[in-house]
Amino acid sequence: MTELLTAAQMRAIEQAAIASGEVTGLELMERAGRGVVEAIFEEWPELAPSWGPAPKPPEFSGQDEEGHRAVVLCGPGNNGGDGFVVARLLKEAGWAVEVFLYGDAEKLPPDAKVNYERWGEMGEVLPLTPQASLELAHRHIVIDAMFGTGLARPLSGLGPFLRDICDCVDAGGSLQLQERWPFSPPVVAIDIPSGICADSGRPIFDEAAAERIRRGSSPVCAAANLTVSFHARKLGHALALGGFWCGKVVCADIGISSQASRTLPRSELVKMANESGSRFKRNGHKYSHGHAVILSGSVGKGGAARLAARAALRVGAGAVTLGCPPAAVIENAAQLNAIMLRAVKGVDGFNAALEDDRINALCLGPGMGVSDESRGLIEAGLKSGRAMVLDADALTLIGRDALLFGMLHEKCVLTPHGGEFARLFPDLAETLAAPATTGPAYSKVDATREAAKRAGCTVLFKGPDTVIADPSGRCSINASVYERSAPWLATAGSGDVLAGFITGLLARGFAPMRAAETGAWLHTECALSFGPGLIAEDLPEELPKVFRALGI
Ligand SMILES: NC(=O)C1=CN([C@@H]2O[C@H](COP(=O)(O)OP(=O)(O)OC[C@H]3O[C@@H](n4cnc5c(N)ncnc54)[C@H](OP(=O)(O)O)[C@@H]3O)[C@@H](O)[C@H]2O)[C@@H](O)CC1
Ligand SMILES: [K+]
Repeated sequence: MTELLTAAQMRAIEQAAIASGEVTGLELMERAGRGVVEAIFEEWPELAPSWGPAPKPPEFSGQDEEGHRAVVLCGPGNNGGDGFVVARLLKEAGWAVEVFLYGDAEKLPPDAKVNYERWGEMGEVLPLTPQASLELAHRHIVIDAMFGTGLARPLSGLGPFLRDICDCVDAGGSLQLQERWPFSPPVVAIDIPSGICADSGRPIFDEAAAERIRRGSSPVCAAANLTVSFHARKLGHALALGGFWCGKVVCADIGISSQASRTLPRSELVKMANESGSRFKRNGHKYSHGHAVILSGSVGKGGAARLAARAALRVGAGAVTLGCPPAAVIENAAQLNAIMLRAVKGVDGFNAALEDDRINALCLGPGMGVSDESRGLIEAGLKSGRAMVLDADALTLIGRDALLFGMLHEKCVLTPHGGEFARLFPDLAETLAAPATTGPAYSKVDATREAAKRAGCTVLFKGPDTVIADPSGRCSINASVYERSAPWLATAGSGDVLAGFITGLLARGFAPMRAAETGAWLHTECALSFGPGLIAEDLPEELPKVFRALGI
């Protein structure tokens, strides 16, 4: 886990470093530019100076044919300033560099202006207007330094360039594949591809741009094969389709010290998981590791609850009981061994089961159905005050029923996917779905935080960019992107397993927010460990391997 920053947090860190005298803004820009160039040479070593002369484009005229060629597209802010630094450093490394500027050089902010002038001593700056000819097919690299964390509104007048950039990115960004000229060079975005909001991962566009998308013409933002950000990743690299637009993200160290760049690596997760002896199962009997109860649906509907129960047991709950309607006992008995089984006849039966005060965690919803009886069971569960995961059908019922919603308490964890979130919080979902016309845009983080505050409990809003928030505003993201991308996790029953992991961790004594964070992290980790071909049943079975790798 890595801490992700908003644009405002990054600006505050930068300002604090400058105010403390630690560094100047100009020095930071220099380090940022250097970081980009180093990242390019690391990603494509054949472009590094030590690799010797560049391949020559036979039909290319008007440029120094010996060197590598880059085009740098600079914008009107400090992102553009970084671009001028990159242009200078590449030129110093022997490259042929062409620089275009979108906007008025006179209005550049001070540090960007200094670097514009430094570049001006080495080469010219052409205006990035519709008449500009970028000749991308004759470059080795395209640098997108148009907009970064300061994007405030939709891009305009850049459509054809954005199309060319996206076409290059689609071509794969591998120099090895580019045996013949002309080719589609890799695109490197400075900080974030231009047009993407760094706080939300969403492209900023207006109705006119939306119409262009509908007509299938120019895109509304750039994309990249490699994105080089600074100090720490931003929310927009992980949320929404940020991972799709950014390609690969590397973070250049620009030498500012701040707590906000603190990371939460695996070792800390292990420490977290082992915080108390009882969680480590060093001692005690099964009930000292918690007892989780998971309610299943009626006959033929028990699969989801069984998956959740298996996951809760594997993640370490001492005991797991599956409670089902009497008619479903035979079906479940035929499937379960280590998981205990109890016939639960309606609300009274559930209340009777809850008299056992060793039961400390519940999971309601998977395969439960949306009957009145299910509603009663949820009400009984909430009244018991137990730590509790509410998933699937339970979320549908709570979304329909203000009374149930009002009974949610701080020991609850809601685990909605997009559709369930919209049923629970229709206004928040609508705001999130509306086109983002100004930056910073409303993000999944904003929506989940607001939802957790409103519900008074932890909310885990599922997706490839899972966001988890508690009512205090604490928030984290479990993004299955980049090196943690596991698209095969989108498989039937995977959500039930996640609910089970969280329930098991609640039973083991994890606080709701931490249970949700850890459950989500382990869920992705199991998927990564298993790999493609995964089905939901595989996830709990992969846990022992994941735990062993973590040293637990
Ligand atoms: N923070 C740090 O620690 C470090 C930051 N660094 C770098 O600085 C970058 C942030 O710089 P930044 O704040 O100047 O923002 P940036 O994205 O360049 O553009 C803002 C300009 O664009 C304008 N504008 C906005 N939208 C527009 C549109 N659609 N169409 C047209 N204009 C538009 C906006 O104008 P305004 O809204 O004021 O009218 C303003 O003039 C960051 O991403 C990183 O690369 C590094 O050097 C290392 C340390
Ligand atoms: K950019």
